[in-house]
Amino acid sequence: MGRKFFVGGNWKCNGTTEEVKKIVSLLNAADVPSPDVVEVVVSPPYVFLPVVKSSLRPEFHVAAQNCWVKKGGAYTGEISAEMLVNLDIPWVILGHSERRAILAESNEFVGDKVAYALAQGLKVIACIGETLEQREAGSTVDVVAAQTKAIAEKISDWSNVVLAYEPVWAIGTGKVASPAQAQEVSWFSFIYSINSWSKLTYVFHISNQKNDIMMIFGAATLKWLQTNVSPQVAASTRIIYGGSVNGGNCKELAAKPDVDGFLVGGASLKPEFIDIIKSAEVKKNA
Ligand SMILES: O=C(CO)COP(=O)(O)O
Repeated sequence: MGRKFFVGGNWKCNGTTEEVKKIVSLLNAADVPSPDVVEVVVSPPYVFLPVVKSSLRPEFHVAAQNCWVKKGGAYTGEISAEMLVNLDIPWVILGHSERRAILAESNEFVGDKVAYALAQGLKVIACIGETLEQREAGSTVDVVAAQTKAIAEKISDWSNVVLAYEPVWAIGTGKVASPAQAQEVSWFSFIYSINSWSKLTYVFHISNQKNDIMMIFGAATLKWLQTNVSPQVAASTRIIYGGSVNGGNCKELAAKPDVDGFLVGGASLKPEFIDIIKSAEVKKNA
């Protein structure tokens, strides 16, 4: 089964009604590849979900940025998966590294959320990724493996999951990490030593300098899903990348054979998001 290119726009905690309308108009007017080529999902803050859903072109979908871990009730400030289903919101982002790092969401909690949301019929963009501190402490390997395992242990059906690898240090920073940095060694040892993943895993080092994208592209076929779920699931689960993706670097990133798409933050609020959606063409023509 093919892995359709996926472009998600995570608007995070940004926007006014006027700004949201502007972005929607921009998206609606854009000349982009057909839904056969690219799946586009934008994720406004909760309060804007209904207006975006009702005004966005029908082939683009919406995602919530989070939802509660179980059935709603006395959980002040939370939004339940059932509410999203009730509003016909098809997707939810769970386990974003900002929530893990800033709001202390544990691996287990995220795993439970993913399982609960899927059980209610939502599709999930499940995020994994290490903080700069974790990376600098040399624990990237353990952190990302544990995050993935915590999800894998709670679900058996991956057909409605997109896995987003988003290192916190690459988010919104354009932070340069040179190939000479020791962390790469961690990544390669991770890639070749952990056998609990199902498919290609990669890491990007992105510079904010023009034409200076450094990509470390390590890959291994990891066995966990194959052994514990099925080879079909292993082959069909999309792994997308997030962290400083923009109009300038998207084509080069999209051209990599195992990049199944992007989760875009800052640039998803700007006209360059259209260019990022269009980068799916690179895959089609590959
Ligand atoms: O966190 C992200 C998407 O979820 C990435 O953010 P930036 O694209 O702003 O780096």
